[in-house]
Amino acid sequence: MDSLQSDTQIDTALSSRTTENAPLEPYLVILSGKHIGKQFKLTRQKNVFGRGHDADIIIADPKISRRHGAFIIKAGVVMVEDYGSTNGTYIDERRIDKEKISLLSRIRAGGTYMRIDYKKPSEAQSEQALYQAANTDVLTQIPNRRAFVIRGQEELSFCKRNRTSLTVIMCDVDHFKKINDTFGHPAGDQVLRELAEMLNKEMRTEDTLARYGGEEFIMLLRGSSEKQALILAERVREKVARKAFEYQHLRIPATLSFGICSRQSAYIDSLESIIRAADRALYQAKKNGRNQVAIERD
Ligand SMILES: Nc1nc2c(ncn2[C@@H]2O[C@H](COP(=O)(O)OP(=O)(O)OP(=O)(O)O)[C@@H](O)[C@H]2O)c(=O)[nH]1
Repeated sequence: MDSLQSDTQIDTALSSRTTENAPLEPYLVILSGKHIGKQFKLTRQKNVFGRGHDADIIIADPKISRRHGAFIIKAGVVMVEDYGSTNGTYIDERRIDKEKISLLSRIRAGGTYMRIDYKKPSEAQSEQALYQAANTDVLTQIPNRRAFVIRGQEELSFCKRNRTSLTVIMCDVDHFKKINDTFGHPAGDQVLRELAEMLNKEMRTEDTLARYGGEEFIMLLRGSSEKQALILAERVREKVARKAFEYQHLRIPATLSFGICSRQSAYIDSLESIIRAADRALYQAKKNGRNQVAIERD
């Protein structure tokens, strides 16, 4: 896209969305990773982004340098500049040094996708709240199934483009009905909250964890091998089996069963197919006695 086109797009967006006394402000919108849905107002002329604490916009992505680059605002136009980062900055998957950003462009640094939008601060706030509500599970505060599917499609595209592998791990609390029946529904809720927290700690920035159903969680690992996924699942399984969850002085034992499917890009037909395969493995883990990990290899 040439710069004339992108200027026109920005002008159109600005004029069509400006209302009386409410100037539109540029925002950086995070499209993937742990900060998905977050919006940063670009308040300065130069807004440094990176994973270091001294960056104006801190993005917890290990593949982003401490001071990775900056978003520069000049005469109402937003530009992105790379500060010689290790992994580079990309606009629509093209590595750049310093370039103007159009409204339709996707910016990538490390494993994090972003875009620029113009909006009123009140609009940004309510959008973020709406986004949170639509994509976050209320009980556990991790992404919900809807968010997982959207993110999963993006990950599948990344995997195909880079010819890497994609791994899905499904995990389900064993005999959860019994936990509810024995200790009460609020205690069951507490187990789910703590499990989400434990699983979340195991995730890298480029991985995705979601609550997939009632007592079922799903993980999507970018580029991990089957062996790495197995090590991860076994580690969590053991931790959970050793732990006593606590709720109002009750000590609640719980175990997890896991199903793993790890495939190279060429062998993945669709996101659904790899999820179904992981689900088959999970079924096998349940059938074999629970509190274990099974792998689907077909
Ligand atoms: N506390 C609580 N329970 C939930 C929630 N969502 C689903 N459940 C319960 O999870 C239980 C799932 O039970 P089942 O599908 O029979 O499975 P299970 O008892 O875990 O048995 P296996 O999966 O075969 O080991 C049901 O009793 C649901 O009511 C929730 O948000 N909170």
